[in-house]
Amino acid sequence: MQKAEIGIIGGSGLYSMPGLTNIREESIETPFGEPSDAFVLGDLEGRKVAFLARHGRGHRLLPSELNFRANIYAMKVLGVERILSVSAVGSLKEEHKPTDFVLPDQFIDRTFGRVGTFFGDGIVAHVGFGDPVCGTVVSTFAEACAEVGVVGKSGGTYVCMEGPQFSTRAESNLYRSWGADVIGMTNLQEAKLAREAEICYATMAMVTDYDCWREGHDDVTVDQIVAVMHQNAENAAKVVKASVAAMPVERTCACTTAMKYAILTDRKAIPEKTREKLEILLNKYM
Ligand SMILES: CSC[C@H]1O[C@H](OP(=O)(O)O)[C@H](O)[C@@H]1O
Ligand SMILES: Nc1ncnc2[nH]cnc12
Repeated sequence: MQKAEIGIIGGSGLYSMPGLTNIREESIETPFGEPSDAFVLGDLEGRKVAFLARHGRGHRLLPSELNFRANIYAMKVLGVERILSVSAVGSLKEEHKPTDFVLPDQFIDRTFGRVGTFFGDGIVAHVGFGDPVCGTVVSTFAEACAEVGVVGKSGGTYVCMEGPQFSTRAESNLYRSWGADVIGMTNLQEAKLAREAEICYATMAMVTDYDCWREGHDDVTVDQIVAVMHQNAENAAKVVKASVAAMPVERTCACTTAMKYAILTDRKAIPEKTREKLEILLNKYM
């Protein structure tokens, strides 16, 4: 039974979802280990949603410690078809000001050694990732920003860095020279895994700082990020709520069949254990 159709992953500063009714909690074990926290299930704007605090409630997990596979797998177990990710990001361009929302449509990977696939252990798959986020979710986010009356910019490149330290000035300037828009530490692996799980995914990136590249301006600090998040938390929750309300029920995007031609391995050669582990993701292609 589908327990939730829309998943919300709350990042730094968003550890619960205001406005949820009929709330209950569910802890989910996965073949990939434990998710960041228990899922908070409930109704929002008449839709069934599942909320997960990415770093755990109390912000206990470093970006490098996040079990992205368990988080996305558990969303699939709940029946989630679309994930709305909410994240704090640094701005790499003058025009993206603290409190603006950016809706990235591209990523650059600056992480090291993170696991960003469900595959391996006897099964090989290569999924398309040229358009790493779902266009329907991005446009729903953009319309929700307009409805709420906040700046919400569609498109842009999110640099996903390893952290936990913030960037050096040389790195920050390098990413600027690449034309990137925002920087964070968490969203790329989520987007990859959601694609492999055929779950639509997009990020509402809340600009909290100018990282460390801007001359005559203080370098980013955590208290600066937290202060902007507090200032913006109400708007973030409003945009998420309006997005949930407006999200189309049916899915017609390419995310729904992303894995159709992705699996290379001869089905007969897939080890039984691996097949069992991935059944929920792949049963329609087995
Ligand atoms: C709070 S400072 C850096 C921290 O904030 C962002 O987290 P999230 O994406 O979960 O909002 C960034 O990626 C870092 O993990
Ligand atoms: N400047 C920054 N760098 C990396 N992650 C961030 N999250 C918020 N601001 C950030």
